[in-house]
Amino acid sequence: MNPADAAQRIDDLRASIAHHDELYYRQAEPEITDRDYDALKQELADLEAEFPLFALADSPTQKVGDDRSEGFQNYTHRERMMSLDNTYSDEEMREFIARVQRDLEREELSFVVEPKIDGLAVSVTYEQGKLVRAVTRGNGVEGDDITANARTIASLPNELKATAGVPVPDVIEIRGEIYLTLEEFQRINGEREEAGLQLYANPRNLAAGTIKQLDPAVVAQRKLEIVLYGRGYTEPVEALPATQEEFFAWVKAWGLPTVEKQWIAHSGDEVLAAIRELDAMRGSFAYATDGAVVKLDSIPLQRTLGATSKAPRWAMAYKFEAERAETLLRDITIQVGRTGVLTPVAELEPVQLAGTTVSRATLHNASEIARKDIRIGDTVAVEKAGEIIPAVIGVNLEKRKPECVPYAFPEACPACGTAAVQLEGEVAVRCPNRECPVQVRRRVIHFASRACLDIEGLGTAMVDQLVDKGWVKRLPDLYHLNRDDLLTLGKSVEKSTDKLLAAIEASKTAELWRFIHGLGITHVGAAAAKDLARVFGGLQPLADATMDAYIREKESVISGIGQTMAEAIVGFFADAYNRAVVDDLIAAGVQPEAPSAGGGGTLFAGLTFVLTGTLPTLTRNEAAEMIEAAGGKVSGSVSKKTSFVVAGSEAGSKLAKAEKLGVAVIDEAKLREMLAGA
Ligand SMILES: NC(=O)c1ccc[n+]([C@@H]2O[C@H](COP(=O)([O-])OP(=O)(O)OC[C@H]3O[C@@H](n4cnc5c(N)ncnc54)[C@H](O)[C@@H]3O)[C@@H](O)[C@H]2O)c1
Ligand SMILES: [Zn+2]
Repeated sequence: MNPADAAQRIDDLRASIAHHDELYYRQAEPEITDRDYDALKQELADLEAEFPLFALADSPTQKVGDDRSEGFQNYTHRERMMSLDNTYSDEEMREFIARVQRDLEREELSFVVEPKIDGLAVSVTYEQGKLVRAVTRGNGVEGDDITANARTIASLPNELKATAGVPVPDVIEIRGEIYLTLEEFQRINGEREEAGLQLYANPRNLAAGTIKQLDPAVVAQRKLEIVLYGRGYTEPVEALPATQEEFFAWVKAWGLPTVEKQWIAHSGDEVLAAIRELDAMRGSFAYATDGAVVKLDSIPLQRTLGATSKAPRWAMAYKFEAERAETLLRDITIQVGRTGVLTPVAELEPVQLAGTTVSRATLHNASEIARKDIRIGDTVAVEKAGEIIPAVIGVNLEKRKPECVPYAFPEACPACGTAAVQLEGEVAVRCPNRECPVQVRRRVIHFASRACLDIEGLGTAMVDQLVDKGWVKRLPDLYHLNRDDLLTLGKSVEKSTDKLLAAIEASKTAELWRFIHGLGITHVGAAAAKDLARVFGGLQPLADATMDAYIREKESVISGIGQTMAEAIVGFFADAYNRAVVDDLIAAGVQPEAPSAGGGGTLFAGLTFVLTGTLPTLTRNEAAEMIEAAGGKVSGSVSKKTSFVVAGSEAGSKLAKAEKLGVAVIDEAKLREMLAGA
């Protein structure tokens, strides 16, 4: 390549990498696979090496990708957070081992091999053993302060445990990854699919999108997890062990969640053998892994080697290829969801991928198909990373047959023939017919499921029959089933029919949260349903509540319910059809059992509290629950009627307002004292 072409290509590569960085780090919605992204970076690094004249200090090859986003305070790490150099090849891994041996002029060195967690990098600071701050990697120098959100992570302890032989340093930055389990990922994506929202491609992107939510209440509804494995600034520095292996034991002793296993290796061969072993077992880990990290074990020797502007010289990531295969796209079928969303599914010529046979893959929505120009009869590339749902990532155009025509998304619902609609601002296309049999079936199955009303005998097969016969068109119909009708159903015997009717009857007095969950309101899972039951105490008050009951001056009034969810709830009941369903359920004799008011406490009866800032040990949710359990109210905004403002660190305008209005301001310790009845 001549220098002029190289300069042009380097420019193009830098622009394209910047574009993908923005999508990946800030929006958590990458357009290309990691493999393709890494290839762009490799090409740029190679060109910069060949044409050093065009190498720049601020080239993406020299910097840590920046994840900082709007709405968060920046916080400067006491010690920089680095990225890792990476490779996909055995040969380069051997070269790395050899280079470290050469640079240190020693052959007998120990390396540790660890899982590379595919989450979101975070630094958690403990001072005097107490959790004080959580910050994203940002640009490596400063990141977003996500302390309030990190406090919703149940597995992240507020305090480090001190044990014999493992001192707790005065100050330590501990590095790790925030992630979502596959199960939680599927649950949330399922809800998004029902709501017609864009799906997240993998748990990493969803975890990244979640931690950057400005509303900790929304974060708390998704069960984020954390795993910690590295160290940053430590004081006093003597309070650290001499090896990475020992540090791993310390992290465990402090009571922090860490990686399942570490391997010790002494040569390139041993390192590669450990990587193979890790690859074979990583499917059983709770988090997704995208490779292995190989680190020099000795911490003093790590210091000797130091770091480049971007990554330590003593570590190297080995990335696993996501498994990919080509196969024929035989057909595109359309699935109808509970809320009528029409989801296209790829029907594939079965193909072996990551140890399983894949014959179906999600195509997400009509615009995804159009963007990738996927046509029936095409040869498509299917990718499956770990346990993740297989996805069609592109078309092999060289194999496109001339008779393949662009895919036309159906204009009518395949289940009932109603013309499909696309609501403004939504990617999804829906069947608007409330009595569409597939939607009804799904709604009733959800309502009767274990997680909702738990009606025994109302499984999929029974629901199918009830819907097919036309006996159940809406949820209230369940409470008007006719015994004689039921007895006409082929296999049904008297005994099971009576049992089913009794189970349906008994469900009328189930706990309130089960009904709320069973209605299938977008975003409202079991946890949120419990919050709503506690606050509203009945179906009618819940249906009547306005936005004001949830949000005042942009702040959530109810712990656990944020702006998005509140809008979904109010929107649901504003719909005449849904409203009639609720009215008819009540008319049919549904009388849910309300939770005892305010958790039974009276200590705080008549008192209103406002929470602001970060409390030292409690999350805002926990504090709100304790206040409500004692009979108090928690409000989102300060007024003259506020009894107390509970302020933590970095309390902002609410504290100022409290001081202006002369409202009493207390801290967490005082709140606990009051709760203890002192
Ligand atoms: N698809 C896209 O558009 C796109 C865009 C940007 C970045 N990316 C992906 O992100 C990668 C670059 O991101 P990166 O700089 O975060 O690097 P990286 O993810 O390749 O590796 C560095 C990170 O690994 C993490 N890590 C996980 N387990 C670890 C362990 N046991 N020990 C030490 N660190 C561990 C750390 O957070 C560290 O910051 C690229 O390789 C690419 O795959 C993709
Ligand atoms: Zn339909």
